[in-house]
Amino acid sequence: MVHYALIVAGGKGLRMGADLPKQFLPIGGKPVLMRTLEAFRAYDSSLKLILVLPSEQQGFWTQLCEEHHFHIEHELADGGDTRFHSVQNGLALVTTPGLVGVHDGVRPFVSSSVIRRCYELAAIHHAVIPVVDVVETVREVTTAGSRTVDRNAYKLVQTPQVFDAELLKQAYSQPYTSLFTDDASVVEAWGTSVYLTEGNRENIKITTPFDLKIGEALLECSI
Ligand SMILES: Nc1ccn([C@@H]2O[C@H](COP(=O)(O)OP(=O)(O)OP(=O)(O)O)[C@@H](O)[C@H]2O)c(=O)n1
Ligand SMILES: C[C@](O)(CO)[C@H](O)COP(=O)(O)O
Repeated sequence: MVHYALIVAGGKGLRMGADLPKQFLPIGGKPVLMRTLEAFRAYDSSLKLILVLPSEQQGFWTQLCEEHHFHIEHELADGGDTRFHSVQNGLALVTTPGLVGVHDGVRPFVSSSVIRRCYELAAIHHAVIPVVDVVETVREVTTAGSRTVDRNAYKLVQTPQVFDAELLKQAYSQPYTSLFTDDASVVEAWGTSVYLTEGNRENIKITTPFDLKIGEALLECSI
């Protein structure tokens, strides 16, 4: 069975507010996106890697790969207006039955064991996502003010989100709605429930300048 990893990096990175798109920003001297692709290659050398990047950034990416002597084989697809549309574009390159893991290009600290578990469980459950516990108190903002809610009723969602390829392609044939914030929400709207497994806490989404600092610190800890 073919295993694909669809790495989406078609976003604008508005919350990072940097001149360079955040997937190209360095952590420990190496662009975030290279670290993410390396994490998947380290998990499985036979994985088919598809990278979704805005078409206007693809030339710069090729240049960066040359500068960094980065030779991990991957196919390129064009980014779309939303994450949903970027995933749709990447799925067009999924041509055989198998499993597809969709991963944010800006989550470079996903562990090999989480990737492995998601693919292994997806072979059984068809739709698997990694989650972590909420470790702080959570309040709901209401019209009257706010109130504490039961944190144990919630999980924080990560990627890779791994699915049977045919199921994911069918789910992504639905019309887009703004409620589709990840792949699980798309698959659920198609009528299939998702299986939760434990993620890794370091698997942060590099979203703001603060996350880059955390990323640098995580690298220092792992050296
Ligand atoms: N049109 C889009 C929007 C997002 N993504 C990807 O989806 C992942 C999660 O998105 P997020 O980190 O929130 O990225 P941005 O949309 O780029 O961030 P912002 O909302 O700050 O602009 C990222 O790897 C991002 O590149 C994508 O491939 N195509
Ligand atoms: C897919 C995701 O990373 C799961 O946590 C997340 O939903 C993407 O975040 P965004 O800010 O909505 O793009």
